[in-house]
Amino acid sequence: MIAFRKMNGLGNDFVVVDARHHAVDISADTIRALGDRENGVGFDQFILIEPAAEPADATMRIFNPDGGEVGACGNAARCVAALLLDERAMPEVLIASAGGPMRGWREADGRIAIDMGEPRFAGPAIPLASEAGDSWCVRFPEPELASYGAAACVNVGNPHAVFFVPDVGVVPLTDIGPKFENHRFFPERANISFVTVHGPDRVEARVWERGAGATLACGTAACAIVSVGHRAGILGERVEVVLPGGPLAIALTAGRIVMVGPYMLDWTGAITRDGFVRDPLPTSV
Ligand SMILES: N[C@H](CCC[C@H](N)C(=O)O)C(=O)O
Repeated sequence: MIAFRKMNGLGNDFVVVDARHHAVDISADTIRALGDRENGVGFDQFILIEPAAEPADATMRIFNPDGGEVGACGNAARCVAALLLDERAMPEVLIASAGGPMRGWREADGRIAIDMGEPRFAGPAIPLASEAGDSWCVRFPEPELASYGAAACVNVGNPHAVFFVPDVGVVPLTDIGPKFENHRFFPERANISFVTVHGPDRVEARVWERGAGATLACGTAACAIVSVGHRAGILGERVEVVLPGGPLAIALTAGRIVMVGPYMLDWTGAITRDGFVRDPLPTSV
C-alpha cells in the first residue's frame, strides 16, 4: 500500500505521496485511474515528493489526471512546503522541480509563500510554435478563437496563455478552454486563463488547466496573469487574483514572482492494488 495525503489549495486538489524514504513507481494508467472523480480518489494533480540533491530539501514531481508529468504546480507547492516546514523548525524550505527551484516559507498569518522564480516570455521558453510568430502576444487565425483577442503567453515553470476579457463570468470555459489548450501554436499544450481586471491590484480569473480541465484555483495561472499583466502595463506589482476557490496574493519582486495563499490537509488514505482506502477519521479525544 502507498500512503497519501489528500490536500488542497483553494479547492485545487491533490493526492500527495511522500516517496522520500521509499521509491514509488506509479504508471500513467494508475494515475489516470486514481484521478477519476467517479471511480478513483479524484484530483487535479498527483504529487510525488522525492529525495533531492543538496541544497534542496525535496523534489516535487507533478502529474496531471491525464497521466502527463508537468513542470510546476503553485497550489501544490504550498502544500508540500507546509509539510516540510512542519517537519522541522526551519524558516524556509527549498523545493526542486522540473519547472525550477522554489523557496517556501510560512507567513505570520499561517499562509504559505512560494518564490516561483522568474517568468519567461521568449517564444521557445513557453514554448510557442514558430507559426505563432515571435511575440509573447499571440493572435489566433480561427475566427472563433480570434474573438477572444490576443493571448499573453508566459512560462512560469509551465506554459500559460492569458486572455483579458470584459467579463470572465460569460466565458464558455469548458467549450473554448480545450480549443486553446490543444491549439497547434502550443507544442506542449498550455494552461488557459481568462481574466477580468477590476483595478491594477485586483483581477478575477477562470482557468482551464492543461491536462486537468476547469479547476477552482491555479497558482501558476495566478503567477502568469500578474506577470503578463504587469509586463503589459495593466497590473501593478502586487495583485490579488480572485479565483472561484478564493484569492491568491501575487507580488512581483526584483523580477521574481512570489505567491501567498492557504493550504489544507483534507484526509489521509492509501493506494491499494485495486484502488484506494481512506484512513479512519482520527477519534476525537
Ligand atoms: N494547479 C496547478 C497548475 C497545474 C498545471 C498543470 N495543469 C500543467 O499542465 O501545467 C497550480 O496550482 O499551479
